[in-house]
Amino acid sequence: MTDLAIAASGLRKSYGDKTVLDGVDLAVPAGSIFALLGPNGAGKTTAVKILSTLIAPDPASGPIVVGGHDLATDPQAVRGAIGVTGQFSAVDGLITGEENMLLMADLHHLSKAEGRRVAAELLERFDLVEAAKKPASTYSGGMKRRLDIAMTLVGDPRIIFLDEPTTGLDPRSRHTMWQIIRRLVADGVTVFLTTQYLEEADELADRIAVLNDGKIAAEGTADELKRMIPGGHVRLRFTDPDAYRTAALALGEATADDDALALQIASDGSQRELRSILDWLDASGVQADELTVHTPDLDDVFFALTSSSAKPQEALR
Ligand SMILES: Nc1ncnc2c1ncn2[C@@H]1O[C@H](COP(=O)(O)OP(=O)(O)OP(=O)(O)O)[C@@H](O)[C@H]1O
Repeated sequence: MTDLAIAASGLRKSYGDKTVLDGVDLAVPAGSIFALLGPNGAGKTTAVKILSTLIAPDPASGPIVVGGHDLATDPQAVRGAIGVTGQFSAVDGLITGEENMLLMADLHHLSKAEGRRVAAELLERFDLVEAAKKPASTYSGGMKRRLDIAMTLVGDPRIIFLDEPTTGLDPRSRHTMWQIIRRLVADGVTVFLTTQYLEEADELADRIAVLNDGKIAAEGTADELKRMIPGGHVRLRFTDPDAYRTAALALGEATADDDALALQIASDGSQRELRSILDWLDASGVQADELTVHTPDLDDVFFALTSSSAKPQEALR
């Protein structure tokens, strides 16, 4: 059996009569990146808060084991094994980055010399040496997140919870954060990540669980999830309206988009299917100006699995 860093079954949490988590099972192998993906308000932060002992699950919840420790009977040991960063950042803006690090070292009862050594090493690793003597309130969003993770690492946790680590960051800072996360895992740390960004889960996670309406709607690798739903198609676009009409008439089963002069044909994108579409175009004597192949991506999975009927792209970017 694989060594699990986090194992929870039947995780439940309600606020009054609002059920936020309705029997969630989680199994996160040690040394992997696990992404809990879900729309706003799905309960991702609630799950992180429970797993990191910040709030208690409902009494009807099943057992939760984090870092080999039972969360109900030994929360102190769980706290010793984990680090948490995210929406409830520990960074104090009034003091410098270095002072934040030293404070963390004190909290972990490191000696003065050891604290200084660890702080200097982490500030260097997270590219914060130049900013170390400046108040953290002057840091950019990306620098604050880096400081937050650096502070978490002072305690050398084996499991790190990252609650929406890149929300609000620009693309460059987001990529830097992804590199940091990959490096953590390369060093043997387990990362439990929540995100609203499909691309982020696809990019980083070994396994992804999609949380919707308090339940896990699907779980697997990005590829497994993509295989679960249809959505692959070939799109033919025309500039000549006559060619478009001829093609639309002859290709009955295609979905027509009259405004864009485009036809969409369900397809798995295989060479065989592409060849038959090209053969058919040749035989009909029509010339498509553009042919694109769309294989299902996590967007398709997400929209197929979550209840929102429209594609709320704004909410996801
Ligand atoms: N202390 C609380 N009291 C009442 N309701 C709460 C409380 N904390 C969270 N909720 C509700 O629980 C639901 C899930 O919240 P949660 O913050 O876990 O979602 P999320 O998936 O992290 O969303 P987001 O991506 O917006 O951060 C929301 O509807 C929220 O309003």
